[in-house]
Amino acid sequence: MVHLSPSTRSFPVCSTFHAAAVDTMSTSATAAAASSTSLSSSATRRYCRSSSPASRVPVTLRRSLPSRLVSSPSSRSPVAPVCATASPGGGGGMAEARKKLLIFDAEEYLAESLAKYTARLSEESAAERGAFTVALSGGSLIKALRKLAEPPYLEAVDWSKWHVFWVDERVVPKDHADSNYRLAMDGFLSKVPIPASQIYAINDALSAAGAADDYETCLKQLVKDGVIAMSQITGFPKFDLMLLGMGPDGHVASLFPGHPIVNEKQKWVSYIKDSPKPPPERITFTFPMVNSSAHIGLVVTGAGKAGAVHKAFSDKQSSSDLLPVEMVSLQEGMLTWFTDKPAVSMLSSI
Ligand SMILES: O=C(O)[C@H](O)[C@@H](O)[C@H](O)[C@H](O)COP(=O)(O)O
Repeated sequence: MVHLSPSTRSFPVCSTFHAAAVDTMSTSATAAAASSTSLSSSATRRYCRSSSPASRVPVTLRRSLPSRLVSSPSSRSPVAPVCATASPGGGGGMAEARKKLLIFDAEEYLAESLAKYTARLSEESAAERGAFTVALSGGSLIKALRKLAEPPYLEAVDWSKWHVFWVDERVVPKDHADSNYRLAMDGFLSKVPIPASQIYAINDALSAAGAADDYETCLKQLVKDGVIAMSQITGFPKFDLMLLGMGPDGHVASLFPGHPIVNEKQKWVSYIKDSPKPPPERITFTFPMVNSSAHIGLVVTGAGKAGAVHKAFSDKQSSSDLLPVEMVSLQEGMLTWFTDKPAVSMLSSI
């Protein structure tokens, strides 16, 4: 455990300056009996655009995740947990208690831990609700997910329970080089047997405004169908997992610093036409959506992100200049930062 300097907010930090990756799971592993929620893929298909991946691996029979994939304090496999979330040292409130910072020596270990984290959340959600709803961003995150498409996760995960969404998407054709759908499909989704009807791409024939409305309508139907849960606390959909990246300017999803969209309070999905990061037209989940998620995995690597990471972990004197990443504040979930040493290099006590 590494403690941050007094100038830095108290925050649980798990440091992994050795050859083992960290198990990120310190939240409840309780898996209730499988819910009786009825998930109708055919009903879903009526309302949402889903797409077939370019290729599929054969559907594998699901087995329980091997016990070595499920963290326990006594486990000491090469990917065993080396730390658990600590209570914040003080002053941070509940939102602070719902955050963890993991630091990896190498991207390889980060990818292994991210796969384990995602597989475990998938298993828990499938057991509790009969579905696993996961929303992806674009960027380097997708490459970091690659190990999910490899043994043992490829065989062990119950891919039939997965429902895949995009936290944000560029408004371009799905086969465009800038498409987050294409990025995820090429790098991850085409390699795992998720039913095509459970991969929810945006309607790329619409304008940005139309695509955002259409995606929100899609999500509303999936809430009605019982696929997506609702947060009783916020009144917004509660995804089982959102996987985010962060830009050097502190943006997350397509929620950029200083853009009015960061203050959206009503809509589930909104759009921008002036993104500072190309391409300019995007749709994005709004902050009420992001902050209603049950879990967020935030993958942040590289020295270019160090400034924003430093700000995110510094004492906040005012709420007027918050970076978007600082506005990620889960109401009832757990935010886990997956970082490397260059990304945290400006944190003085790391
Ligand atoms: O489509 C997008 O542009 C993303 O959703 C965006 O929010 C991305 O995740 C960050 O910019 C981090 O990207 P990198 O990890 O590639 O730096």
